[in-house]
Amino acid sequence: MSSILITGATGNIGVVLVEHLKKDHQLTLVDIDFSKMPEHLMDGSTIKKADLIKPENWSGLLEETDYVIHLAGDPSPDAGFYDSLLDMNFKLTYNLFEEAKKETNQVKRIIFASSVHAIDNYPDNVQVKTSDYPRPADLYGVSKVFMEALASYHAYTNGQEAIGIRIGAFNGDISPDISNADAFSVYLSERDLCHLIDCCLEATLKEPFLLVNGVSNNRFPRMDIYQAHVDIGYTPQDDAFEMQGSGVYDFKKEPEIDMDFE
Ligand SMILES: NC(=O)C1=CN([C@@H]2O[C@H](COP(=O)(O)OP(=O)(O)OC[C@H]3O[C@@H](n4cnc5c(N)ncnc54)[C@H](O)[C@@H]3O)[C@@H](O)[C@H]2O)C=CC1
Ligand SMILES: O=C(O)[C@H]1OC(=O)[C@H](O)[C@@H](O)[C@@H]1O
Repeated sequence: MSSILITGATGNIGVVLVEHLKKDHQLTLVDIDFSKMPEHLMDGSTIKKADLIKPENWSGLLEETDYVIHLAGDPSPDAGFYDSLLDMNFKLTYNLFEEAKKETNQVKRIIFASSVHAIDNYPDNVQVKTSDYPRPADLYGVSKVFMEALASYHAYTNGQEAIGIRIGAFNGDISPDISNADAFSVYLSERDLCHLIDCCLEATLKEPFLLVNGVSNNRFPRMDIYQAHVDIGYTPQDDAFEMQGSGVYDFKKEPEIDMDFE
């Protein structure tokens, strides 16, 4: 049983991970707002209501934490810089890594939510690998690239292990949004998300910082998932297309597929 602290624990992704992890781990749930958090998801966990933008609220927070799953922030692709991102995505994440620096013998690994928005300025028919240069299409994506750079800096400077997950689109239910083709390519199902987090918690890393792509085994995966399979054993089960009854398709058998699906 590990001690896991989840920031943004009451959000869309947070509640799913709390449900998944609570039986096997000691959880500390941190969020600025617990008003909508179901009671049964809080039972047995340590609850900390805190505004994580304020550096003082981090003091001692990681003292007994083995793993951090960092989700708190602004998830809106159209978020503005001064009115939101600077505080919620830049400063808040900076605070996390500064506090972890005080606890490097304690915090084994930080797993944080990056996003497909870090690379969304690649043409739609290109499948992007984590080794490709970042190419954000909005300032939200820029904030995710900042998080990745910050994690890499702390990994190679202070020895703080971290994994960034470029999450596609997590909708929290089994029906991907079929209103546009993009949604099929970036879809991440609930069970694949939970499996991916398990992989991130259990993997032995060759390097102190790793970036992985977080999409399901979709017919046209916008981001490569083979590398995550090699690096941490990620083996997603779901395909947004199949889930819509579009037929069985295993992209791994036809890697040269024409991805011009717009
Ligand atoms: N949902 C998705 O499809 C995707 C999400 N992500 C990233 O995953 C993470 C979680 O996303 P969601 O769960 O969808 O977002 P969400 O908005 O549902 O959850 C974020 C949580 O952070 C909390 N929070 C905000 N400001 C805070 C503060 N100052 N102090 C403490 N807590 C604060 C909010 O109360 C909320 O519960 C975000 O970093 C987002 O950028 C990345 C790609 C796709
Ligand atoms: O691109 C997408 O669909 C998703 O990407 C994200 O990073 C956002 O946090 C989420 O709100 C979007 O739905």
